[in-house]
Amino acid sequence: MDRRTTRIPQPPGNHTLMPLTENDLNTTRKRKISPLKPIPENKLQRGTQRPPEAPAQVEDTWEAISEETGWTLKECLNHKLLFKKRDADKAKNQVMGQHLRRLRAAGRHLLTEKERLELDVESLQSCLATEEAARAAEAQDHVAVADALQRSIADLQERLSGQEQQTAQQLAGKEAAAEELRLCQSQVQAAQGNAQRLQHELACSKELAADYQKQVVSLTELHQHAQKYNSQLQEYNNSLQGEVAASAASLAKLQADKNSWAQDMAEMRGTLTALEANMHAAQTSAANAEAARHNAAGDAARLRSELSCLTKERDQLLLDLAQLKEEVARYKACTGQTVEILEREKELKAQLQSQNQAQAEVQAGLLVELAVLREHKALSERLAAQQGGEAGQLRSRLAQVEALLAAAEQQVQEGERTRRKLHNTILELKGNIRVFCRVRPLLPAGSACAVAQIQYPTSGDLKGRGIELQVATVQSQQPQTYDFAFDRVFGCAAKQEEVFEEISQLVQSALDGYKVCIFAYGQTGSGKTHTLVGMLGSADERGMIPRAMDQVFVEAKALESQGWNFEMRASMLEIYNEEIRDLLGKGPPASKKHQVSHDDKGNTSVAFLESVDVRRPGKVGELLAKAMKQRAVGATAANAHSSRSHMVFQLTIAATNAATGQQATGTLNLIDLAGSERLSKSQASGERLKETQNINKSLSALGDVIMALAGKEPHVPYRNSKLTYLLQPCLGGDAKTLMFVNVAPEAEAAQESLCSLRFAAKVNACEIGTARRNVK
Ligand SMILES: Nc1ncnc2c1ncn2[C@@H]1O[C@H](COP(=O)(O)OP(=O)(O)OP(=O)(O)O)[C@@H](O)[C@H]1O
Repeated sequence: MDRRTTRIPQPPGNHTLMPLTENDLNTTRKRKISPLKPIPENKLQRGTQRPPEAPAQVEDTWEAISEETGWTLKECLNHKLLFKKRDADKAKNQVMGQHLRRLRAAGRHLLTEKERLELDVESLQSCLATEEAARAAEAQDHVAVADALQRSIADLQERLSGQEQQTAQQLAGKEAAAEELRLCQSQVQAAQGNAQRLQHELACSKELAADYQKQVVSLTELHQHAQKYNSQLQEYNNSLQGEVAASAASLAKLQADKNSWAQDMAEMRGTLTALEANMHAAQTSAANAEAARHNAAGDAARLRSELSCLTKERDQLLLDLAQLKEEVARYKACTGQTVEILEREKELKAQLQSQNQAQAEVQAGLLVELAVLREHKALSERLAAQQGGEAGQLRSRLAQVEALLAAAEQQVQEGERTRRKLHNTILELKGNIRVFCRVRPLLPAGSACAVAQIQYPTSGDLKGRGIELQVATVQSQQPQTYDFAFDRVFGCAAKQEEVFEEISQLVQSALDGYKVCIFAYGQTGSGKTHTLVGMLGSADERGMIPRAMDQVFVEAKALESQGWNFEMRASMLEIYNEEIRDLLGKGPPASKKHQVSHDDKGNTSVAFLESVDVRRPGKVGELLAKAMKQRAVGATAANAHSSRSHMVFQLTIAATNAATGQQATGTLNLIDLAGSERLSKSQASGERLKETQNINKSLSALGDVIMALAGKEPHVPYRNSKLTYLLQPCLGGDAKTLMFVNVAPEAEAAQESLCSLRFAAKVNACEIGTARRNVK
């Protein structure tokens, strides 16, 4: 309850009692009065002696007394009655009576005041009690509210900590992703190194394997020849051995025949000898018998019979002999024939033996040869087996290497995919228009012209990203410093290679099916053409366009192994005085009307624009050289060969994967803008003036488009210039866009550099949406 609204109960009575205020009391202090001395006891006693009872009268109110005397209560109470000796008692009594009246009034007033105050105190106490109760209730409410608040705070804290955790997790995730990216990159590098090493090893192994294969083939051929020769020899040997065996068998048979015949002859000779002996014995006995006949008469018959018997026997024997003779003759004839045969056989045998011997010699030679060949064959076989084993080992190693290579390639592909994903995420997180600043060196190097004070932060977050430019002002002697930060700042010592490394990821995106737009902005002579085109003949000084083309070729070649096939066409045009000219056309650049049109899929076409197949490396160099010859250049105050037009190099990459059926169409636009320059500074006149005006008009139209995009305005004035209309799909959020802001280091160019850097800072703050990949 509000204390100020507490009603204080009024004391009873017909008048309103006002509480004594500090003001009342202070009135006393303000007045100059002498301090009241206390009234001595004896005087008071004397003074309090009641005068005779006066008739009842209306008692004075303190207000009346106060009005009458002008005293405050305190003054009244402290009032000292002063009497002179000569004052009469009556007068004294009167004065005292008056004062008593006043004191009574004051006492009553004080009593009422006291009562009122007591009442006040009571009412205040009751108020206090109610208020306390209300307070307690309020406090309880507050406690409840506080509890609720505590709970919601706890809840919020919990959510906060949850969000903090989430943020921490996201940060950790981001860091992990960055770490993973780094890891992936190092893995990719390692895997690429590995893959290269393995490819080298594979190539060596393949060569070795091919050599071994050749050796194996030649040895196998040799082996086959040897086997064939061997089998032929064996066949010949077999036939010879067969012949030898047949000859030996026939010889053995002849020998056996001869032996049996010799045996038969010996037996016959024995029988003949026995028969001859018998015959001789018979003849002897016949002679003996004849003698006996002569000698013995009696025995003549017996002897005769014996004789006839013997004659018979002799006849028989003679018959037998004749037969035997016949047989011997026959045998003789036969034996003679056999001998002849035998002789012949012997001769034959001798021949055969000599032949056999010769054959045996040949055979021995052949056997030696065979043994040698066998040894050779065994050696070859061992070698072949060894080589076969080695070839097997090589084959398995080859298979391992191929598997490793495949795994490495897969890893590389996966790493590549992760890298692309992370890269795209990073680009998307960064916003789509990124800005790189490049400061060119002094020209010619080391020349004596004054150098603008350009500093680059060497530590902290802005290292590699910050640039500080000091510009002299007319008003003060102290130059003014302007700080800028971009996605990357390249000092005057930066090489083309270093610059290209930073944009190579973007070039890769064109192969992945994105529209990529890289343009160079800056004052005349600040190094735009040098950055994008460079010196075509020099390997080190080649600009972003030839380097981008090299990368596209290399990557496309690498992707061919994954089934991708690329079609690449390039066109080059310039916008000169708001007119499009074909820099690769057959006729003069301004011979045709080139109308720009966009279809609803964001594809741009320029009528009658020559587009050239650039799948042959080196073709782009020729095209660039041709285009640079055709391009409109002229001498300006800042550059003897100033480009007076915007040059657009466009590469369209149509990728198809026969294996997966995927299709992607990417575009890489590299734009060398004409130099920005203030008219007052360019000192241009005539045709140069018109060029400068057109250049400035289109550059300011580009600025307007970027500002409208940055401000997310409903209308973006693309149609205000040919340049912005041509680049509409690239600027309008579909593409990944990068701007180089080129800066000249000379002190006299500081003001122009400041303008360029300011423009670039606005562009850097511009988010144009998420790039879209054109993939089917
Ligand atoms: N980084 C660099 N290193 C060495 N020389 C450079 C560098 N940048 C520019 N130059 C030289 O500076 C001169 C002017 O450069 P360039 O023609 O590229 O400027 P520009 O911005 O294209 O000029 P304009 O807009 O007038 O065409 C050239 O001679 C070029 O070789």
